[in-house]
Amino acid sequence: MAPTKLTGKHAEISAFIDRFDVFLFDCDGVLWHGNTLLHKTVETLDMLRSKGKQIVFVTNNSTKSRRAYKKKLDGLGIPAEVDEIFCSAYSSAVYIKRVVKLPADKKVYVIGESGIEEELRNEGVQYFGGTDPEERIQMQEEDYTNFVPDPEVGVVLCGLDHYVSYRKYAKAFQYLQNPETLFLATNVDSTFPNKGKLFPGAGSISAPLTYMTKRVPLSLGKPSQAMMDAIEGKFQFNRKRTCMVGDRLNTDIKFGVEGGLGGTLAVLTGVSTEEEILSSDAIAVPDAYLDQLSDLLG
Ligand SMILES: O=C(O)[C@H](O)[C@H](O)COP(=O)(O)O
Repeated sequence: MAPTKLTGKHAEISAFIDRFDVFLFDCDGVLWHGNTLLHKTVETLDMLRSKGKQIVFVTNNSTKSRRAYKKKLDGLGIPAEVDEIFCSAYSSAVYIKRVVKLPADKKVYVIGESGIEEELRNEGVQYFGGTDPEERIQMQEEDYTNFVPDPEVGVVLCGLDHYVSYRKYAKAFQYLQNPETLFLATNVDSTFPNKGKLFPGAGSISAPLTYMTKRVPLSLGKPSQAMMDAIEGKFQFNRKRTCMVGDRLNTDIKFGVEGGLGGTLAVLTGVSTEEEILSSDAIAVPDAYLDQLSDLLG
């Protein structure tokens, strides 16, 4: 069925909101662009909370831990508890610790930033790479000569990394030659919306590894249902009374549709366009869409 555009009529918006008790909110492209809040984000979230709705922040952005997200949300005037935040760095760390059960003598090689490192530390998982400045230095002759694959590497985990380097790729490539080394990605978004433009996303960081190793990472961010199950495990919500709000069809909306949620709501302030949402071959179709989140204020 074609999605309905909610245009701000009070009765229509109220009826939509009343269908749900829980709203899962994507962040980049829905609530903010970088560090800039989108129009009336705080007022819209306050309105939902005043109606007794539960809000959970579900982001694929792995550069921050849940604690760092809380700080960001607080700084932007959005009160939130750490437990109300699900980021792909957290879901990856939990997966490695509790699903893979990575043995204590094995470690994770990280292509990514401090969010991943902090969540791995919280789960007691050993790691290296990540934000280590040595990882950004150009490869020298001796690095090629002396490279010895580390048998303790059990996982290569790749997320958004603004400092990705040839050295990191070279090391990950060598570790992934071992078929027993797991290849995981926090998420595989091809692009990242910021300031009304698109930039390379985490999936564009892991793509060269797929090209060079012919291996495809298991992604632990949206639309992976491992993330949905983890959120449900924590909040015990009724999926039919839950709505996923997001800007991207192939992550957020697909996540909600495949998770069997009662509803999905797309906004046009991020990656997917109205044309893509209405296209007959849309990868996932939301129930409704809005020009911007604050249209929920009616
Ligand atoms: O490439 C990425 O990591 C993502 O584009 C980005 O961080 C998405 O974050 P979200 O829209 O899920 O908040």
